[in-house]
Amino acid sequence: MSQQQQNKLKVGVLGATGTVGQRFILQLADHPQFELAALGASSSSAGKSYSAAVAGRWKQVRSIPANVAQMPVYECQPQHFAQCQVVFSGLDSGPAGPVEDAFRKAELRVFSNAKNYRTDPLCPLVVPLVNPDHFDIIPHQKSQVGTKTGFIITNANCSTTGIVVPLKALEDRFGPLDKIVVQTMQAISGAGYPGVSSLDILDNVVPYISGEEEKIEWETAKILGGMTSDKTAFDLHADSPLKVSAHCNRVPVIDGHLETVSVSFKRQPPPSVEEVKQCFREFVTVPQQLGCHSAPQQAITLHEEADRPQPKLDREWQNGAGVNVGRVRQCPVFDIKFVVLSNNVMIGAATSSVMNAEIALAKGFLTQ
Ligand SMILES: NC(=O)C1=CN([C@@H]2O[C@H](COP(=O)(O)OP(=O)(O)OC[C@H]3O[C@@H](n4cnc5c(N)ncnc54)[C@H](OP(=O)(O)O)[C@@H]3O)[C@@H](O)[C@H]2O)C=CC1
Ligand SMILES: N[C@@H](CC(=O)OP(=O)(O)O)C(=O)O
Repeated sequence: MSQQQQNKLKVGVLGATGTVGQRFILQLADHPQFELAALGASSSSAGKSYSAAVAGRWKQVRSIPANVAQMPVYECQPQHFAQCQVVFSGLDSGPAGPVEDAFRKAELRVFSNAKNYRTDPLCPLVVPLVNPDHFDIIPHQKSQVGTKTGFIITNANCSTTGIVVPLKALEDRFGPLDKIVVQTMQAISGAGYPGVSSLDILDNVVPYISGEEEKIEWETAKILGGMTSDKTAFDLHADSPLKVSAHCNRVPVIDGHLETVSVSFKRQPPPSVEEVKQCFREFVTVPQQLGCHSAPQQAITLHEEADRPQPKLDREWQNGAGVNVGRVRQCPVFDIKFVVLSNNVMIGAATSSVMNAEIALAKGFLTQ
């Protein structure tokens, strides 16, 4: 075994067979800091090799990595992951709550995509391009749940993730926002596999996604808010409460959530369109500064063409690790409006978890 392999942290994936799980496999099969050591899924997949478990439902353009195809799939129980220091969870939200807690209690560090712990006052809800400073609650989480190394870090809903990146850039430069209205056009991969029936989505738009609007409206405040000075709680943007209104729609696109956003600022007069564009172009994030492997070169790619970004053309840019913003213009009702495109299965899911773990490693949270 090479020195580089010996130094890698051993990681596992829970929900390894699903839409998000497959993205984890592709990102972790050849990662410079993490070595894929164990895979878990439901009892219907457990006991099979990975390639047998995903037969007929591997939906990626790339083939199953050769070093993963014959790995065994286990039930999601900590004893099968004893050699791992970290697990990434792409679990369905049904089992995710108790399973992720069991892994935390077994002293594993859990990076979860599921919604279950996002509202937990001890768990950071971290979009890596926005609020990795929220990791600072981890020592308090461990002391409260009684673990030495085990903790849970969650990433956000995929639609929340797309909007908070430009909103963070705006708040950092121009001070607090006041009102935010967002309309989403969400890809079908957001609903997992097999997900939305073809008869429901082809030739159609479905103007409802259960629970989604409430998640965007609540998660935005936790992510853009700060922490108390003793690093034991999140302030949920309490000094300047955000008013967020979301309308969520499912559209017949495979990957990539497009969202139209209108914002107003506390500060009046508001910044000009040119100042906002400049702010987006210049936004630099923590994973970029730390040189994280999965970080995008450019956190926000600003498009000047009148008809961009578009899911089909822009979702794979930078391997889906940044967000694309376009059509920045004045809003006659609010102050500024623009369009955001984010890759829901990459920065909206697996890439966020992996980038969070890379930041946590760089900041020493995976070796304490
Ligand atoms: N898709 C997206 O864009 C995003 C998804 N998320 C969240 O990520 C998570 C995964 O989503 P997605 O990949 O789309 O979902 P899928 O339905 O595609 O995959 C679900 C995974 O969970 C496993 N699973 C289901 N039930 C159990 C169980 N009882 N015990 C153990 N494993 C189980 C499945 O295993 P098996 O194959 O064996 O059934 C599968 O690996 C969800 O919580 C979702 O809300 C978050 C952001 C974006
Ligand atoms: N609900 C999102 C995906 C998702 O799973 O969200 P969450 O992780 O918040 O449950 C979508 O349908 O596009």
